[in-house]
Amino acid sequence: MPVSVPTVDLQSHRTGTIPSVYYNPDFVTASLADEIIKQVYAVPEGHARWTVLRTRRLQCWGGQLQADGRAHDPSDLCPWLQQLCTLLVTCGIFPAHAPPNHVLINEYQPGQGIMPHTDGPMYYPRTATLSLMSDAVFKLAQRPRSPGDIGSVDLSPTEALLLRNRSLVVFADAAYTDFTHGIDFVHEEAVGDGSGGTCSVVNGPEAGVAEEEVVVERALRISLTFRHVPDAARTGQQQMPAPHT
Ligand SMILES: O=C(O)CCC(=O)C(=O)O
Ligand SMILES: [Fe+2]
Repeated sequence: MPVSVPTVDLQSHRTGTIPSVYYNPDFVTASLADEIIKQVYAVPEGHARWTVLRTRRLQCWGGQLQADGRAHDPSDLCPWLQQLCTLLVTCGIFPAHAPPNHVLINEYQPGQGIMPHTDGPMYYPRTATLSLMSDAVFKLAQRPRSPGDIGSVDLSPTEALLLRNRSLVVFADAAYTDFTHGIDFVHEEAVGDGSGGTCSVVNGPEAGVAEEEVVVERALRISLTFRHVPDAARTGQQQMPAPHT
């Protein structure tokens, strides 16, 4: 798969007020997107690489992270995904000392989503997610630090971003550790100025949302989530985060 993208000046893609959240529209060309989609669906339905959950299905590449903190096959990345991981370093999204080496490919039917969660301490605190085939609203909320926070801290979504087809969202550092992220389980969502039940997004101009309200209809969506598992996690020195649905 011939892959290349220009160097990305991540700072120029900062969005919203939460530090270390970046949105890059049109990160991949339509033809590279088509190629990636073809590769994802080259894994047939029913193949062991697909894990079917109640709320979505997913492919895990780079080793199934075990409850005791080990990834049993850290070199388990197919060549085309390895190429994309390398590209995320060469274009400046990941540092060379922490290259992506673990990829989750999620597939959502319209109406499906992912509950608010953090990606957990197993990974270097940086996640890059490529959205394909459908737009979706991605919501970040303050993470409860202790059970006592529940009820006393405002955990309602702090910021929302519209993730367009072919865009890349990156969140790192405090945005990774101190905020949850999730996608609502809906068939459509109204993006606007926050009034009349619309959801206001922080990346409206970059995502091509003008002043007027836009109704985002969910189609079948896949996302590729790239992360780095440090060596310590592979040797079992850290705990697996609670699984999320
Ligand atoms: O599909 C997405 O954009 C989010 C996926 C995600 O948060 C995850 O796999 O941890
Ligand atoms: Fe996540």
